[in-house]
Amino acid sequence: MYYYGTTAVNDKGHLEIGGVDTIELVKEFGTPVYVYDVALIRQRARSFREAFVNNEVKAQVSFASKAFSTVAMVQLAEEEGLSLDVVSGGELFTAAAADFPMERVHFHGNNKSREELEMALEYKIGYIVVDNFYELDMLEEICAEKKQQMDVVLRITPGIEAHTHDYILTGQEDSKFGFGLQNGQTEEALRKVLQSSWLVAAGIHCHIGSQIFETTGFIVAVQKIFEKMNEWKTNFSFEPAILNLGGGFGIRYTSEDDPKAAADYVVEIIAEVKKQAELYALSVPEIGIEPGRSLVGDAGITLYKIGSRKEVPNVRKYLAVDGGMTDNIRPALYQAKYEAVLANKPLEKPTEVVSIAGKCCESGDMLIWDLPLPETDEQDILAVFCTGAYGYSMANNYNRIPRPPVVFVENGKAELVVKRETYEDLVRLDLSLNEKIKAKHL
Ligand SMILES: Cc1ncc(COP(=O)(O)O)c(C=O)c1O
Ligand SMILES: N[C@@H](CCCC[NH3+])C(=O)O
Repeated sequence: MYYYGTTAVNDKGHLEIGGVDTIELVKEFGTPVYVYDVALIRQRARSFREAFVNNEVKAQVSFASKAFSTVAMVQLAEEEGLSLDVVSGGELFTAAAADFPMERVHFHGNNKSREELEMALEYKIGYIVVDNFYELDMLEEICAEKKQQMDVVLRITPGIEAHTHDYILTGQEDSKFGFGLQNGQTEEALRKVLQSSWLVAAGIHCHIGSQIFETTGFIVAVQKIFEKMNEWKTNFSFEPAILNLGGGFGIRYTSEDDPKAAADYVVEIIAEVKKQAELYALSVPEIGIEPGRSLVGDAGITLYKIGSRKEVPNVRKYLAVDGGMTDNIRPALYQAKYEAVLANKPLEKPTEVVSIAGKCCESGDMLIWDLPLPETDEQDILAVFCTGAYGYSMANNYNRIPRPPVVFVENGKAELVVKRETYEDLVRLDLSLNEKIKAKHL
């Protein structure tokens, strides 16, 4: 078993996290339940921020809230001095609901609506990461209507496609996001912003992918951007004050993954930015990064109750849990792999290999293939590690399954931060509700 953050085995032989016995958590909050190791999130946030402080560069470390957007997490990000990346009106509203300082909010998205842009202006957020010409024109129009200026960062695609465990230089920019850096779109967008009375050209943004282990992709992106920055200085007398390099730093899901320490990626990126700035005699911009997964991914575990068992003789043993693709769609969507143990006996020797199935009416609803486990019975609780990023945030109600609650644990204390969804919550928006049910349950 790999010990993430504060996970440990206590004197009862149970898995504990944040100093709290996971079996006690199950008694109190039921299953499935997402549990977050707050100390580990804080540690990650601090190490990212320290990397910039130690290297004496101005920076903003933004939590990419898409990885886990809840009021409690946004408040934790604020406590740790992070900025916030949002990609929808819903995430922006969550930031507002958490009282997050709006000047540290950055708004992303490839199809922001007029209403969402108006909301961003109303909240006076830090900057909008403009993704395309449609948005640029609409934002210009709205700012003119409201007679309000807005800082704009242009999202560019540098011509690098990064993949899990790998990166490839494509040279072409086939992505739904951003302005092409190589095909003249970025210059055209930049010209528009520089001519605008309402939009203020604050910087450049690029995000090369997610769950990346190599720094090479980031380094090449920095080099390509600086090459262009040099041209922009000559052609437009423009030097971006902000260079946001997005997120994407990989984490360990299973023993197959071997990431660097989160902050080590940053140290290499900073070094390259400084090197390029010197090479072209440009100023070192404020560097932005937007870690999502690497801030919260390995801080989360999901606890499930073991249920039915099915054996296909000489083929496979299926063990079903009381959740699945509704609370963790990543295995079904990306063939993502996870490790897990029995929370009530994590150190017991495995005696069989089982495949963990979810409870949805879908053959693809599998959480883990071929997991070595000890003999299980009904009382057993399965703890799946590393579910902190894109688990809760991608949870859904397929088969009308309510979403699990979220519990934060720290220093021996557990706090329920998101309630379990109920059946009533699920039908509340249905307008043709049976009056009897309404009277009885809602
Ligand atoms: C623009 C942008 N920033 C940040 C992130 C966060 O990525 P990750 O969770 O891989 O750090 C993403 C998602 O990949 C993104 O699209
Ligand atoms: N949701 C994805 C990552 C998407 C990143 C967002 N740009 C995941 O679970 O890995």
